[in-house]
Amino acid sequence: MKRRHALALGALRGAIDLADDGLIVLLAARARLVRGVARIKRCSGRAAADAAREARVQARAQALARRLAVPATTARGVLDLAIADARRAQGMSADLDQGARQAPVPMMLPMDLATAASPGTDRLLRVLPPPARIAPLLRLLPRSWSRRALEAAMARVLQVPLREGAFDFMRGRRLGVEVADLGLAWVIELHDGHLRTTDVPAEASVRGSATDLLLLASRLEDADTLFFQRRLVVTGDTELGLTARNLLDRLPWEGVPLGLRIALDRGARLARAARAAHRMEAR
Ligand SMILES: O=C(O)C(=O)C[C@]1(C(=O)O)C=C[C@@H](O)C=C1
Repeated sequence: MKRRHALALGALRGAIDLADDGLIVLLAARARLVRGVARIKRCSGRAAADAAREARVQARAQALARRLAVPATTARGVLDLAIADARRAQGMSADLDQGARQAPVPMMLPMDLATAASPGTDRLLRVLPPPARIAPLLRLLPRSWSRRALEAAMARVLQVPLREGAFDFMRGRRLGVEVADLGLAWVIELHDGHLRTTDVPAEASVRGSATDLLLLASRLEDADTLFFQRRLVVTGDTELGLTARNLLDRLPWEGVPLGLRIALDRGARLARAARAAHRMEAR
């Protein structure tokens, strides 16, 4: 085999290993969530089996599989195995057709998880993989996806300040943004009134963790506090870095569309609660 082919094969197989790790991590997370559901059902005197819920789980998986061109039988087979595990863990037969029909258990929404604070909730939050564990999976995605997602997010969130010229100081300058724990970094420049990513090296960079950047974007933490506690760090050209930092503090939050503000707020609260749960576990 040519050296070039051997290298490509090794790299692709390494990436497949990571995808397989992702599958197993997600199965472990699912099993832990099922243990939480089982406890709630036990405490509230509900039957363990829920055929209607199983049918909904399979229907959702089929819809997603269709969108992602995963064969329907593969998606069904994987979910059959996961549900069989969940049933066994709750003392039911793994045979999927033996569950008694009953009313479904109300689902816990992420926002409930983020605001509730019981020890049970903590356990549920800990099953959310920490950013450092998601980072290897993110690295598998084409870089153009994250660039496009960031450009679209900036255009939407910063629509008003961009229109009002708050970013004019960026004209001809390049600012880096690094999400340290996700291993993501972009360089941004102002182009025709829009913020765009570029491959040219940054003159100054703002670095923080995914959770802290989300807390900043959602206004649950202010830039001053984050910089003071060194949870956000500016490197490179001091003047550009400080201007960016001051701008972060003054951004007109009211200009962000309400729906997006709510989504950011919920996401940030969930990320903060999950981080706190992980830290408790690490102690
Ligand atoms: O949602 C529940 O109640 C579960 O116990 C989880 C689960 C599943 O694996 O999705 C497993 C068994 C039930 O019959 C329904 C669904």
